[in-house]
Amino acid sequence: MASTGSFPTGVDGSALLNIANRRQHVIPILAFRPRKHVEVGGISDCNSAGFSRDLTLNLCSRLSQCCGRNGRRRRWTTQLVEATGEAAEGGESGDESDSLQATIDKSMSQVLAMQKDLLQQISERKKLVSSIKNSIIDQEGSKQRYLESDVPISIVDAAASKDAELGKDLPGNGTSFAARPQQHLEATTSGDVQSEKVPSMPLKFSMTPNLEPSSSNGSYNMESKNTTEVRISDTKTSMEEDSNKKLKDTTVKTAILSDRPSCAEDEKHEDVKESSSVDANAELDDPSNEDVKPPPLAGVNVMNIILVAAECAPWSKTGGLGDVAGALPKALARRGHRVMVVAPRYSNYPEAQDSGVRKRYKVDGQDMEVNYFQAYIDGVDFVFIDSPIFQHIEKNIYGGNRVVPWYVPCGGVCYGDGNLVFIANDWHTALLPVYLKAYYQDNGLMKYTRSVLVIHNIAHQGRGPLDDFSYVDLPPHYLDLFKLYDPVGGDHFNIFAAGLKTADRVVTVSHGYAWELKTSEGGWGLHEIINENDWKLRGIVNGIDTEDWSPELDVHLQSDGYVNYSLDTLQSGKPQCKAALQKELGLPVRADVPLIGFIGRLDQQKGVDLIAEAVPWMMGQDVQLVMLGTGRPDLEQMLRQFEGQYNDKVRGWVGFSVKTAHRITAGADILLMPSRFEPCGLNQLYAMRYGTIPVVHAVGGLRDTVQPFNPFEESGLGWTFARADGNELMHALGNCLLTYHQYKESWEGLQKRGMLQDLSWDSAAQNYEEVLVAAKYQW
Ligand SMILES: Nc1ncnc2c1ncn2[C@@H]1O[C@H](COP(=O)(O)OP(=O)(O)O[C@H]2O[C@H](CO)[C@@H](O)[C@H](O)[C@H]2O)[C@@H](O)[C@H]1O
Repeated sequence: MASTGSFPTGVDGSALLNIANRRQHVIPILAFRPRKHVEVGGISDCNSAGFSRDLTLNLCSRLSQCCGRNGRRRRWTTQLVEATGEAAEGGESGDESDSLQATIDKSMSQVLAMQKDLLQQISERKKLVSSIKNSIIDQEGSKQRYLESDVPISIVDAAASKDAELGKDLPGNGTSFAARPQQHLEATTSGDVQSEKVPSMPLKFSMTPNLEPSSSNGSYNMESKNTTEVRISDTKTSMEEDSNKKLKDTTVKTAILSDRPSCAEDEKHEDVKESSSVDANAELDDPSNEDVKPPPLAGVNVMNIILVAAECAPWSKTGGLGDVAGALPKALARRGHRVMVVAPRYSNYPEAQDSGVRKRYKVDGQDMEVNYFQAYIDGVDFVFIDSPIFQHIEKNIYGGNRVVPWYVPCGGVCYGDGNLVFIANDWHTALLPVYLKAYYQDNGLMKYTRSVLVIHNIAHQGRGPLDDFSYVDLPPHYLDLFKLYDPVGGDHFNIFAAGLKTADRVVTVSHGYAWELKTSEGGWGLHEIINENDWKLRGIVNGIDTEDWSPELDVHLQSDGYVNYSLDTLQSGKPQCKAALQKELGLPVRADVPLIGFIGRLDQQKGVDLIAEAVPWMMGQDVQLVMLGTGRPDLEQMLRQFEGQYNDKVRGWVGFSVKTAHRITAGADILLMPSRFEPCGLNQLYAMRYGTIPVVHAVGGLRDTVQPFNPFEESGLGWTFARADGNELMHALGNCLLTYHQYKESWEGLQKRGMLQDLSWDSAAQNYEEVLVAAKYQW
């Protein structure tokens, strides 16, 4: 029933065709491992936190419409001041002065009258808000019943599809957030787009009534294509959530599809806001204005963002990608964006509730049931795809030989498609931009949806023989996107290549790495493609989750002798953590011995072999060395061997332990990161936040983030070395140890500078936002 034209068929044609027929409801995102295929799927309409016009913006808009006024008033006030000045210069006596005074008086009374008028309008507005609240309170019982009941809110329905269709032809109109009345959903669930009755999902919606000013009388309408009753109920949910989330949370709310002002209107509101200082003051002066929230930080750029990743901390994490997928979305939500994360459900996550949605897809010729779990945390909808194939592999996410469907039925409504950007991460989800194009945009669907592909590590590309093209089920002419010549393997199939070519924008995780990617050494065979697409590439240094990685709050430092500490308590807290670490690891508990840490994957990238080269020299020093890692068996064995050989000085912890990683970061004095390449690196950022001094190979993001110590100027954050070479590592570490032993003040300065940095995601999120906006307006 492909009403959108012909969709490609292929090996898994039935599954993909099925998806395609759902039009904008599902984006299949295929993620491959080498010779193992993971299909990552599109996107759910989930719920909760959308954004909407915020009250302040509405208010500004209203004021502007009532008087036309902010600009005009500003000019007028200026004239007034000029007139007063003239009066002062011209002397005080005579008719001229009297008439001037009369003009001033008249003007002032006009200003006061206007101000009064404005205050009255504000008060009307507040009355309206309070009446909404009352009606919400009245519905407390029924809402509670609703939340407790199984009353379904379908994720996918035909009405939604139609709404989305309506909205999607307006670029950037941002109107695709639909708060669909529950009754309406039930009535239309079995519409023409969705052939099957879609299982239901009791979802909490967070919505705000659209309080747009009516054009003439200054009152506010609850006008809607949907029913007012439902919207009020939805509003209540929003307010409940808002109050629960308090200040920490984002102010995002869902707007109503048909009501949300267009981008142009947004801009107008923003302009008004800028120029409405008088109005703003009037609001501030009014003590009962606490209901009025500030506008979202993203202002007119507020978007719907769906980030898709193969791992997402804290639920799944094998490395930095998990950290980024867990933290960046929250930072984007704090800016007012409506954000969803889609990741596999590798095990049972207590926070995530079963949505009740059951879908069946054909995977590699077999029927497979897929469920969806959902959690709404810190302003972000986390959607976990549950399939038997994902279960029990959390310790080996990237291993195995498999073909996995990763689809999410997408309502296509709450997240819409007119103001929607996907953020795909690494090659695992690099098929998203390709499918967005092939299945949707080539068929006139989701024309205004954009995709951004983030490169966390170009070394892994989803390579395979050309025959693998049959698995992705795309039209034959798409083969060229995937085909890459390799001097070693010849022509081969490369998923990252196709994603890079197709994505609207490409981000990588530091400026240094953005540069390195364009070199033949750093691009791992993709440098030419990256150079050709340089215009859409941008480096943005990762931030860190400053709650998770905070020495003051760290939950892993609250037992076993560890303590939380801050810059103020660094000199007592950190030594205590060091002693606790030494004790926990069975090392001599000594305050004066420098404790050197390493945390990371045991592979070629992380330069573990360089540490191995330096170990004999290190063991000649008075140091302790703690290494935590997992990866290549030979390197794991090496860790064990060092521990056995230098038992009074070395601990080699083979395994993946987040708690131990936190404790090493807190207890160590020095963190080694001799990575051969490092797109960004997070451990050095964590280390600096904990007053632990990094010694790093100056490459990629390490060079960007660790400015070398300059003893003459007492500046810098750590030690760097220029070449991935054991001797260079020893030289840098030697200088570091010298400073540790002999220049305590310099050491403390290094610690302090590191801890005082703003390493949060907030500024990085702002940079991402620029990229998303650039993608949105790109044609
Ligand atoms: N054995 C273990 N036990 C517990 N925790 C462990 C661990 N081994 C590693 N970790 C943790 O995993 C994360 C590793 O992140 P990195 O950014 O250093 O590297 P990774 O190469 O995985 O990420 C890639 O993506 C990220 C994100 O963009 C880039 O910063 C990076 O340069 C790029 O290679 C850190 O949170 C670290 O603490």
